Amino acid sequence: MLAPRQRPESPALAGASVSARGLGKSFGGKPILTSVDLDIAPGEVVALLGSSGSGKTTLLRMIAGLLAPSHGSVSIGDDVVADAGTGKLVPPERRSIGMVFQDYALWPHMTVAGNVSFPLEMKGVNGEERARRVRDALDLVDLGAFADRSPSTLSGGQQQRVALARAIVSQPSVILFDEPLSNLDRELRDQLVVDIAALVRSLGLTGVYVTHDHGEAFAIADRVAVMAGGGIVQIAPPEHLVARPESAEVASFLKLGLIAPGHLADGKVTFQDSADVLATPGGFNGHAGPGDLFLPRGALRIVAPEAASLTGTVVRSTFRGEGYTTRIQLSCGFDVDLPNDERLRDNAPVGVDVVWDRARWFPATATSV
Ligand SMILES: Nc1ncnc2c1ncn2[C@@H]1O[C@H](COP(=O)(O)OP(=O)(O)OP(=O)(O)O)[C@@H](O)[C@H]1O
Repeated sequence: MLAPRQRPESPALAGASVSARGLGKSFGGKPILTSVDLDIAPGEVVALLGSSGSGKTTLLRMIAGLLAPSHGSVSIGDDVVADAGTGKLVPPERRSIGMVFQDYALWPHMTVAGNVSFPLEMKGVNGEERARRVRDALDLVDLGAFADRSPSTLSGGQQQRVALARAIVSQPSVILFDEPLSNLDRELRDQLVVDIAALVRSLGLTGVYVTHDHGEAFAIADRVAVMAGGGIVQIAPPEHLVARPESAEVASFLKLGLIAPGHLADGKVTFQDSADVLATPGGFNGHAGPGDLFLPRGALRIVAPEAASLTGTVVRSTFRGEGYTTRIQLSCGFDVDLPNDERLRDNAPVGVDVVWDRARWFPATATSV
């Protein structure tokens, strides 16, 4: 457990704003990121969430100064730290950032304290001051008693906490995380992400947190930026993102419910490969044409087939400790996983009731994830 119980005695620990303007990156002429605009407020934590290859790490590395942008600029506080137009590129060590990587990147030949001390040595901080700040940083991650140990004698979670202490010891304004918990098991991740969030907030740091795990992103971030197709497709607080995804792709990436491509006309949805016609009570305000029907999981309930908007058969019911998750193959051609209280027989006919005022229709123009 981390212990954000005391702040190191320094006035410097306060977050700075981070912004990107028209930021792009190409590798070998192939655009990976195209024109990203992003504004992060001082002390705000933003998670970059997206599937593998969506450019999360590339964006983070441009904020860090480990990569030069092909287009656009990055600012930290009032300083432009990278500008493709002018060729300006401030190196990472002059950006007031701390970084935590997936693989911890600790030096095995140094003690825990030696690892945490290293950035201060590079900055020429004197011995006494350095020792005090290393102690403070290790106390903050609850590893004060491990200062003289070798990193190789620590667990993965402890090693990542050493990396976290090393990232904050220089009293940065911004802390950058690149999938820091990916090598840890689920239970430890769930705990550590909460602890990291508490520590980053208690220090007032601005944070950028790369992950492909939406649970982790939701736990740590004030806002989550969903990345796809070379940019940010939606950025919003986690609760808002779940309640109001702006495209079928975001809803699908976040696994928010049933997303069924179809065609809407006169308030009725038809589906490819199915004779089903689904009448929608509100008609989605007269929209017509191809698109995606989005039915959030919370708007769907398993009922008797006779009483239902949708019908289907049970693929399987799986016990999940607090109840069952039942996969249903709908007659309109799509599968959906829904919670229920009892094990349902494989192949049993079921109905699915829809709370229509929570249903959405996304016309087929949205960006692809
Ligand atoms: N130095 C490089 N040279 C060439 N291509 C690169 C380089 N770095 C990244 N890429 C490519 O850019 C794309 C985006 O990579 P990036 O690491 O930013 O994605 P990501 O969203 O962080 O993915 P992951 O979750 O797998 O780490 C990928 O297709 C990757 O192969």
